[in-house]
Amino acid sequence: MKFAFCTFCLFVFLGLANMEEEEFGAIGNFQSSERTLILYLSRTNNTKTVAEMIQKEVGGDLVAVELKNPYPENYDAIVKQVAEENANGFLPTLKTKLDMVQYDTIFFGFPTWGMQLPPPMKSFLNENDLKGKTIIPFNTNAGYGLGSSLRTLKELSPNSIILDELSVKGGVERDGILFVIMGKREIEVREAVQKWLKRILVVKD
Ligand SMILES: Cc1cc2nc3c(=O)[nH]c(=O)nc-3n(C[C@H](O)[C@H](O)[C@H](O)COP(=O)(O)O)c2cc1C
Repeated sequence: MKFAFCTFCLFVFLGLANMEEEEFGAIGNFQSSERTLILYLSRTNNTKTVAEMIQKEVGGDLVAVELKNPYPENYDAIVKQVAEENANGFLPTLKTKLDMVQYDTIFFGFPTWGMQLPPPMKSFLNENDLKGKTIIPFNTNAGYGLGSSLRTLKELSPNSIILDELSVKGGVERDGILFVIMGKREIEVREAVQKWLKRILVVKD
């Protein structure tokens, strides 16, 4: 009798464990992957914070995009420089060099700059062949959205699989509001990140 009861318990336990694995299977696969890169550009740490939240959920390597010649600290000066670069199609040289052969999933994080994909992220796509890889965009902005950045990402990565993006409101540097993803906002953004990851990684099309 004692034996029969324990065997029953074991079956119940195994059944529950299996259900849990099925529910979170896809995220589980990502967690164990060493082939995931979380790449981000961030000036005032909002996009960086979202990148760190993603890494906490899925693992992978966290890498900041850095320039050989950094942008000016002054807001008006960077806005002017970025506007000129966008107008001329200038691609700044990156200090960040990666061997992309080791990755097959790239979380691709950037702030909206001048309603476009920031020039350093265009440089990255220009320098690296992401053919056959999965790109997962994420973004922070001052409340005006992504502008043309996703269209540009698609144009510059024609042979990649691009999943649905996450875009959240970050700082408004123009008004002196820099880092905001803390306290209550940090909780809100973390929930948005978790919900988005479940949607894009668990649900198969
Ligand atoms: C040069 C520059 C241009 C920007 N242009 C826009 C814009 O066009 N639309 C927008 O919503 N936010 C714009 N922003 C605000 C940033 O997207 C926003 O503050 C973002 O959260 C910053 O991310 P970070 O903290 O990771 O640098 C701009 C910021 C900078 C520095």
